[in-house]
Amino acid sequence: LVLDEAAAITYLEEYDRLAADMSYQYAEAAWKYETNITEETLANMTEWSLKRSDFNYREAKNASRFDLSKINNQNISRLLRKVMDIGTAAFPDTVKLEKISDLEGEMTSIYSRARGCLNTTTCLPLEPDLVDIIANSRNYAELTAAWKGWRDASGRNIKKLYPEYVSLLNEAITFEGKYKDMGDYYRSSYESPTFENDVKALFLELAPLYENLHAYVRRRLKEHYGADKFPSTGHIPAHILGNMWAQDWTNIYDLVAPYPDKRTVDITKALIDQNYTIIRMYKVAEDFFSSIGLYKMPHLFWEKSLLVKPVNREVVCHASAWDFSNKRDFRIKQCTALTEEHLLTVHHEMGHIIYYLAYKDLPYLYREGANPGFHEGMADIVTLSFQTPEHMKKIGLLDAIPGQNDTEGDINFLFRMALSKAAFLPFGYLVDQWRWSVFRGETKPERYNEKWWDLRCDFQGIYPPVERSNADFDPGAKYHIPGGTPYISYFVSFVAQFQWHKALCKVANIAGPLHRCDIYSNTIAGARLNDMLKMGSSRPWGEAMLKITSGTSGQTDKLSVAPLLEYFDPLIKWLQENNKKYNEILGWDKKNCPNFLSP
Ligand SMILES: CC(=O)N[C@@H](CC(=O)O)C(=O)NC[C@H](CC1(C(=O)N[C@@H](Cc2ccc(O)cc2)C(=O)O)CCCC1)C(=O)O
Ligand SMILES: [Zn+2]
Repeated sequence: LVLDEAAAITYLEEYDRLAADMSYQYAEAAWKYETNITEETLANMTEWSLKRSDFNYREAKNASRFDLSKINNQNISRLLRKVMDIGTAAFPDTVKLEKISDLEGEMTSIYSRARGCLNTTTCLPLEPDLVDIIANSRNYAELTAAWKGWRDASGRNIKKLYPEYVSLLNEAITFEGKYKDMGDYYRSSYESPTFENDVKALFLELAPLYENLHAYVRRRLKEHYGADKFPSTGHIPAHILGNMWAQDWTNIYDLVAPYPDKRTVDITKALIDQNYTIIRMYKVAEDFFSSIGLYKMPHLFWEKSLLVKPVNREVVCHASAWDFSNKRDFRIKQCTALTEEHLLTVHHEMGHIIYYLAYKDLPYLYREGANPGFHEGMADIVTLSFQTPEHMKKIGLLDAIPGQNDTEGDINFLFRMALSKAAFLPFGYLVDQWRWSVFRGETKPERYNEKWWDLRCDFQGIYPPVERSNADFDPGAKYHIPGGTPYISYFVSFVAQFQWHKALCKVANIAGPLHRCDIYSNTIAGARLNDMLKMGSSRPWGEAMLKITSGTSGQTDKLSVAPLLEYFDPLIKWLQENNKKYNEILGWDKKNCPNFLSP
């Protein structure tokens, strides 16, 4: 162990170039696979995944020559630690590493090519067909067929691969002795020993908001579908909430709006009426980011992105944003459709690209979110402005906005926001509760589905419309499980984005209630946001949180639900009053899940 700081700096400069190039090669291989699913493109991606692991393995060895106790420069030691933090790549058994990559590719391929059958003759892909049925059908039986059909075609066929995937990941990640299991490694990206308890506390603080929304929506859905469809336990059937996973309830707004006679905001209709093109959706999003002084899309973005579902080949339709680590090439892959939901997703994916652009000149190792939740928070933050009636009117997608003293219109707007931002919270929280319990070995393969429905019934207060058992594998019907991508980042994002929205509206001196604030064309807000984005992961994320919130009443280096609850406060009061008026009993039997047949 020799080699002082000067040698470390030289080494890191060389590493930076090689790592960025390796990352580019892997991204290209992954892109070729996701935009053209074949045996060959899967094999090529696996090959590059192995090359990348091998590169990481070798460089971690090289970096371990430096004695960190002799390196005083915080930045150099942080970079060296990141070179050595290589996760499963530290595992020398490349045959098993290849198996992990193959299993992940195989499960993603099954998921992306699955066709859910409604009956013996009609089988449909998830996007756009089954998603559209769950979003728009109001026929209980049709909804049940789409819900069950999707799970039979996806989760059921992925089930047989998942146990080996879990045990190989755990074997690889525990090899070096730094991590207890794969969940422990996932959580380490938050650099906090109390992270797991912190998010649990945040979730419990948000429960009253969710329970009031759940009680109100349950009552309104009973009116539509009949009380006989609702068990005495208080749960809501999982398939009538407008979303295949009941994680976003916006699509049933027309069924449950507080003041239905008010003009319901129908952006999808406006997009169609105004002959919007797919490209124009991306130009509108780009215009938002450049209006606050951030960035326009580089020309390669328009040249290389895949923005519509191809007709002649299988692709991974699940939307995603890509950083090719060469400071020039950034892409979105999305099977974009002309709907409001897709317009929001366009803003989300472009939000990721803006983060990539903000930190593109940092050392390669720092080109990530301050933590994964920050990357998701940045992806979502502009939608809090974009969806306001003021903004919708500004870009001509809405002709009338609720006046200041139009409380009914205001409640309708807040309610619609809660159908996505509040309804999501228990789901955003529970996906990794399930996955962490699997990685810990608390949940064995024979109880995978039981644990899933325990959590879904307990935290979301929903239940399966058709009988489930441990022969099913419903977690496998959610992209991120076969895809192996963490999910708690979305829960963190939903908390953080409201903290940032409050801070940015404050520094931008935008008056009025938080839920009507639109930072569009406000370069002061944009500059403050950019100051945080430019940090990448160069400093612990508490400093990034402080960077955005400093000088405002929400100043903190921690996650806090206060801004989210402040944003929804008028609605929470309205829901509590309405639920009391109808003597609604909040909540559900958390320990008894209807329709689950434990063996
Ligand atoms: C190369 C790569 O993988 N890149 C990363 C980005 C990065 O890490 O750099 C990436 O593109 N990930 C894809 C993922 C896609 C979507 C998603 O999966 N969303 C969640 C949860 C959710 C729900 C509501 C909401 O408002 C926001 C999120 C779901 O649909 O359940 C689907 C459409 C929206 C976002 C994404 O963009 O986060
Ligand atoms: Zn995202």
